[in-house]
Amino acid sequence: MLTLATVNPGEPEVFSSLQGEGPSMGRPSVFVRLSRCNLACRWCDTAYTWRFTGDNRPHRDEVAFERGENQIGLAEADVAALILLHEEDRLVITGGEPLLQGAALARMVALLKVTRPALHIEIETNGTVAVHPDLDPLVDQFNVSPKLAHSGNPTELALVPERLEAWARDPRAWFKFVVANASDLAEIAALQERHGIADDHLFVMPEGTASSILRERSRWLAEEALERGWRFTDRLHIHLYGDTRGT
Ligand SMILES: Nc1nc2[nH]cc(C(=O)O)c2c(=O)[nH]1
Ligand code: SF4
Ligand SMILES: [Mg+2]
Repeated sequence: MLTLATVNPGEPEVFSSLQGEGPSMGRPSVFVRLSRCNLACRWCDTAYTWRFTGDNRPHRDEVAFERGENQIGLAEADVAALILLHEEDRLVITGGEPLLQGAALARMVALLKVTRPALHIEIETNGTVAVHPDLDPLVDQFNVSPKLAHSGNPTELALVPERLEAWARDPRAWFKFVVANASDLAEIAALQERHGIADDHLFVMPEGTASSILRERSRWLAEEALERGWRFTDRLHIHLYGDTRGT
């Protein structure tokens, strides 16, 4: 069983779109969004995957979501079948934090590979959860997005040193840091130094769910990236579709 997010009540969030962020930005992909997260970022743009009624952890929108309307449990074979209705040769598994469901994900991806052995598997993760051993060999790419102090999470939950070191050594992993303020940059530089993250595998991305905010932050963030030898990624899907589910 996998717990997915929904686009509308009862409708699992499986969709085709251009990958909007990171090293694969612009690539046509099929996406599946899993529900649940082990963190609680103040600016999370998918709070409907975790901030259910009764969860009072701080969020800038202060919204709470009905679990029954925003989650759906499906058998691995049913999720695989939904994904196979889409023709893209790349799958992006996102959330929430998808690695919380590693064992079930491994079974689902194994089913996909029977029909489409060449399907490229990309996972978006907050970088705190070890990859289930059955899932690990099936994954081509990890987009790892460690959460900085401005996310509001306790550091000991958000930054797990042995996990960060493992990602830094894994050539399949690309770091993608969400940046809201110039003060975030020193924190990123310290993490890069401590864990040995290669410049080529380090992306900075503006925080924002509106085109205007992304543009404003991109102006200074792109300059900083250039100066520091880091990579920059925009959030293409926000410019194209706004902050909407299933895009
Ligand atoms: N088009 C598109 N690209 C994305 N890349 C990462 C996403 C995410 O929500 O994790 C995402 C998303 O939601 N949509
Ligand atoms: S780790 Fe990602 S899904 Fe989880 S709360 Fe933070 S931004 Fe949202
Ligand atoms: Mg997103």
